Amino acid sequence: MASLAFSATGTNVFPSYMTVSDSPRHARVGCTSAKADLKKKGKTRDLTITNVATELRPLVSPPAKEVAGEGKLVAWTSIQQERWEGELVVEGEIPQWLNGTYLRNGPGLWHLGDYNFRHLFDGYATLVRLHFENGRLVMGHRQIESEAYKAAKKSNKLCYREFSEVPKHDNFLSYIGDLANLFSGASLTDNANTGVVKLGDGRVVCLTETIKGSIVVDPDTLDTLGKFDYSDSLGGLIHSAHPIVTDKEFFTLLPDLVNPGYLVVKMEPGTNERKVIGRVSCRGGPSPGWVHSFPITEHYIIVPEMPLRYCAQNLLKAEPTPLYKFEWHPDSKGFIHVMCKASGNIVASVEVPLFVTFHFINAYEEKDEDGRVTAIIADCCEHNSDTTILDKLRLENLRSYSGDDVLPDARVGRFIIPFNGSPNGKLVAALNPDEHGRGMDMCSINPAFLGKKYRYAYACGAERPCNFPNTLTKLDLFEGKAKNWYDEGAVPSEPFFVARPGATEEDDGVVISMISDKNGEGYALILDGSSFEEIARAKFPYGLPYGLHGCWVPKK
Ligand SMILES: CC(=O)/C=C/C=C(C)/C=C/C1=C(C)CCCC1(C)C
Ligand SMILES: CC(/C=C/C=O)=C\C=C\C=O
Ligand SMILES: [Fe+2]
Repeated sequence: MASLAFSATGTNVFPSYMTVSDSPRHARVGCTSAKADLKKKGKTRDLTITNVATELRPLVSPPAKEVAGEGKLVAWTSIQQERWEGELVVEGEIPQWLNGTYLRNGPGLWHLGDYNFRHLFDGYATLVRLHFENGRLVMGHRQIESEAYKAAKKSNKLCYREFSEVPKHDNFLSYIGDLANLFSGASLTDNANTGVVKLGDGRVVCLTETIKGSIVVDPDTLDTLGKFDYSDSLGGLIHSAHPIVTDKEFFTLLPDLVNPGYLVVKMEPGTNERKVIGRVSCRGGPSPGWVHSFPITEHYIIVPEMPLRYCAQNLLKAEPTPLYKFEWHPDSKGFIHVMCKASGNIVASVEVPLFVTFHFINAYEEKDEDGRVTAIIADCCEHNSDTTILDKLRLENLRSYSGDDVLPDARVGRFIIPFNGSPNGKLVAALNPDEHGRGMDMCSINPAFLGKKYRYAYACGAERPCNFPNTLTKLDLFEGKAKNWYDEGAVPSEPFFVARPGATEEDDGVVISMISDKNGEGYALILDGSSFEEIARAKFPYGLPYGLHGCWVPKK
């Protein structure tokens, strides 16, 4: 199957095909037949074919109903083909200063032959690239060649344990073997489908929650370069899907399921060696809380202990439980621990109200007039301590939207962690959740404000009724106001903020998102970070599946 990018006649200022496809990786597709193809679909009227499709290796053929089709939202359907690259026609104007690449990772292939995966988080990783240069935009996407993906493609069956999927066993012996492999980590997936980060030394790594699922990619070609091997002997099988990464720092948390707690580690740019800063022992039981992400401040690492905890029994089960590998333990309570980056000492550890979050937004230190830290403020996308959001992210639920308002409420949960020895912290809403339709997830901030007092965050909110966050929202946390962008029936991905070089205002920059629209199509959207108005969009050759998290790789 071939596919094309196209441009509206009259607005296209680019050559008739793009040199991005000149390498042997790309095979040109005859324009005549491709044009004829489009003509059949009634699309050639005002379109000029400008780009070429890449060489296509066949995907495991999906059942018709789950393949991205025309005419309806394709956010929850598998990617149409393994890879594509081409220049897009831009409507509006991309700022000339925006030079670099936005990479977005996410689970984009949710079936093997006739077998459909259950959960959004199970899909094989699809990496999408938006390369901006002098107002022009080249898009590419490609599957990450993890061992899990390659094995599934080769044998047409699931070979590794994914978020909710477990390989089927032919007999009892192979079941026992799989359990042994679970403890060694051999049967865990390396499907790096959650996020992508640029390390301080320039390497680009795709990540998931299994440590073995750390995969180095080339941001220009999207080639899978190989496994990121941690050279230390810390061991462990899982880590936070979202390390904190800056040009100088890399921090992450390694949950300890045997002796419930978290190792807090850092890794210097240019090395593969994680070094222990300190350890947090859990205050509740029976195991550590799920830690998908965590925040830092200038001097501290904030370790959340969520009452939604890893569950060893559920890990062993072949069939998914309502909360997958986790269990809700309200009796075990929720805690926030604060560790000093420099010494590894725990400087505060407070009980907080029950909470459920995937994503922390940011954190900062509150100081008195003498500059002494009096409290830590830590903000997250908080699901009103309701775990049902995990079930809402099952593909069956995402695909069967009936028009009812079924997305559970969420808010910007603000933890206030006092430094006065008090045993309790507070959890409040940082702004009235009605400002963003009581939907809240997939956040970003201006990275220059990481760990510092900040005013703005960008996230997905809700225009109800809906079954998934369907707006882009700019949150003003000083004023308690939100400004929302909405395209009826569309699903936008994470709004990602890129600051204008030399900017002095926090919101001086652009916000990039990728939209799956109600007609089965998709486009890249660029909003002004300050006004939150659209400044440009560029249509994709076909709609892309929903994606999770991205990073910015500035032009060298
Ligand atoms: C996509 C996303 O946000 C989360 C992905 C999480 C994954 C793949 C978790 C995998 C796991 C296993 C395969 C077994 C061990 C527990 C756990 C880390 C949940
Ligand atoms: C997409 C999502 C939650 C949406 C809820 O409103 C969570 C994604 C988590 C992993 O990155
Ligand atoms: Fe995430």
